[in-house]
Amino acid sequence: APGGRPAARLGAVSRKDSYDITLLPGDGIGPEIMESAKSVLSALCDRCGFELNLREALIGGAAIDAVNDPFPDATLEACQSADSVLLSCIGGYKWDGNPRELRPETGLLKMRKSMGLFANLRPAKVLDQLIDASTLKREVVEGVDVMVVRELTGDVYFGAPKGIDTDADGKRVGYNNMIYSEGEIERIARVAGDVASKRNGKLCSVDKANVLDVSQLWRDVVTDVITDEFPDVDLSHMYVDNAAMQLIRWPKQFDTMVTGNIFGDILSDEASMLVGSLGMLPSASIGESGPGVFEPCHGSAPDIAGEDKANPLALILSAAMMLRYDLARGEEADILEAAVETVLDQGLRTADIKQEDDGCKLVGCIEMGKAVADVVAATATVEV
Ligand SMILES: NC(=O)c1ccc[n+]([C@@H]2O[C@H](COP(=O)([O-])OP(=O)(O)OC[C@H]3O[C@@H](n4cnc5c(N)ncnc54)[C@H](O)[C@@H]3O)[C@@H](O)[C@H]2O)c1
Ligand SMILES: CC(C)[C@H](C(=O)O)[C@@H](O)C(=O)O
Ligand SMILES: [Mg+2]
Repeated sequence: APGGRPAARLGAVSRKDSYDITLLPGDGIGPEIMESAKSVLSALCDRCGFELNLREALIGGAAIDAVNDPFPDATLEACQSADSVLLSCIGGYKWDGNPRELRPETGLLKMRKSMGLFANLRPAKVLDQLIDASTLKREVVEGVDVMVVRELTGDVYFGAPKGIDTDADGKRVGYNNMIYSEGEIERIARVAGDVASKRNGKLCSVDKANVLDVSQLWRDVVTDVITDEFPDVDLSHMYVDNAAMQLIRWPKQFDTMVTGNIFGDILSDEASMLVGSLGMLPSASIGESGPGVFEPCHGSAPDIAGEDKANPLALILSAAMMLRYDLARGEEADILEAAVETVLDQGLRTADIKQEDDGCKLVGCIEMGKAVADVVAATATVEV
């Protein structure tokens, strides 16, 4: 577990008996995994004696279809007025040909930006039960526990100008702009320093400072913040191409990694294969104040949507991060994470983490969720 809430976060909710939670089921496998997460949360509330008032709002393709806007104002309002937000995933082939402002992904980026969610924590912790689900050798992945701190509201994702124009020869030119301001780098460096100091004190900052000016600024500012404010944190720097290789070669050299938006997007999907599946990787998107959004790292998996094949555990583990970071319910988060391990111990596997001849039982999304809920119902009162 990543320990307490990062210090950069000021506006977290204190422990209460009843919380307002906005659920964003989104697209593809989103609604299925949300049903599983809801059954688990309901079991947790019953056993631990607190209430979650759940309400659903539209985002992504579902919102485009309903109101022609991938992140409607009503959804922003439902998110900002809640104690916390749980999001499944967005996107799908159906909307891929839409103009940019009517793409599901635009809605997700608008949500992150308008809610000020500049820090995205993506833990990749290898569970013993799933070591053989990784495509890498057992000795490489056993015991891996990496936290990727990804900046989430800057970089080439948001830099202007951007677009597709035509040059003097009538040929098209596409461009985006990789921009980071000093202030943006300082605040993510602070979150990373704080996270690293609550883990084992090792922080690796990943950039491309050998080529990009924006990365040189990143390196300089991260160095200043960590040296001045986190003297006990052991900071190193690595170029992103090498980091991609080192993550596969010997991931145990890493503890906390901090990087920009696009490098973090790519490296966190890569880290999911250490754990065994993208379907296992949760995340927390948080800002200085206000509710966070807790979202798996994976997308809407259109290739398996609607078939009851999706792994709901990344969303369930995201709900555990929500309990820990936003709701001051660390014990309940522990119960949820322990229940996930218990169902894996029981030998239940969705298709993405099932190996041939592993002696485990192949289950669907609904059965996996129900199994976690049953474990929560059976164990929670004993542990609280
Ligand atoms: N945060 C998000 O909502 C988010 C993240 C990534 C991609 N997307 C969107 O999702 C759509 C599909 O993108 P993609 O295919 O590149 O990435 P993806 O993450 O949806 O899927 C990649 C692969 O992983 C598998 N997978 C992902 N989650 C799984 C789960 N929970 N259980 C089992 N298998 C799982 C998929 O079946 C697929 O084979 C696109 O529209 C993309 O923009 C959204
Ligand atoms: C869908 C896309 C905009 C998103 C991102 O790039 O941030 C996704 O890949 C993620 O990792 O959450
Ligand atoms: Mg991604």
